Amino acid sequence: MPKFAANLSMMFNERPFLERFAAAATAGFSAVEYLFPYDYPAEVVAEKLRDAGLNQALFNMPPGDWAGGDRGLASLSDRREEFESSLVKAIAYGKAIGTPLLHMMAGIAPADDPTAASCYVDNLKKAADATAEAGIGLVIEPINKRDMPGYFLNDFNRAFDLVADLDRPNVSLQFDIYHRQIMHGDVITALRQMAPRIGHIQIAAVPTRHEPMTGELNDRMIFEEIDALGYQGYVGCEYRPAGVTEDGLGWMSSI
Ligand SMILES: O=C(O)[C@@H](O)C(=O)CO
Ligand SMILES: [Mg+2]
Repeated sequence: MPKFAANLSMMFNERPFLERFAAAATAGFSAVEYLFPYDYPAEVVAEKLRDAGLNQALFNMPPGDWAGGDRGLASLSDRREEFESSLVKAIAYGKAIGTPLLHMMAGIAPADDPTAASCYVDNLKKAADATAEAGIGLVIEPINKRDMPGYFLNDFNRAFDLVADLDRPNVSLQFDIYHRQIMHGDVITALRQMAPRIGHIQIAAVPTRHEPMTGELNDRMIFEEIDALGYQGYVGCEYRPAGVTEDGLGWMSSI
């Protein structure tokens, strides 16, 4: 069975963010991930993680103005300076909290715009260099158009090629099974094909984005495949619980 990380942006939302660490540990998780820690001082987040005895799996670089509609900055050619500051901030938080991985979000830009594409590649290289120097891994994640309309990185093959072309030891693909199924299907074949470049995996039921084992995919078979591929990282439970988080955790003991 893979190692699971609770996603604290979606799970344990019955309590404030900083209280979710202890709740995840009490529920039996050994690791957590979340979108953004930046509303809190890094030392406070690090302390919550440490006090709960948890490992950090991943978090995202600052996305720009999320409430205003930003979904990352990497492909936005008129915001290169802001991207660079966001990289500095992410690495400072990454070192303080001790994350092994940072997710660089692409932003809202036409996927076929050459200016956005060259800006994205420039920023990917910058982020690859800076995170490598800090001893942190960098991941990129294709996201489906239904959940995130207009997102630049909306194709798994494109994301895989970007990672393969860059070919840096610290840069890999974030393979979110929920997005893969909505965008392309063929989950197991893609896991096998992309395995050497996968740095992080996430899971949720399709189409509800609720608990695994409740959707249209055979999640047990997928977990067996992840083990068979020798994947050593965490599988992030990036799902919205259908009810109270703890009440929905039975899927984990059922596999
Ligand atoms: O799948 C997702 O939505 C997340 O992994 C993410 O990082 C951006 O929302
Ligand atoms: Mg995801």
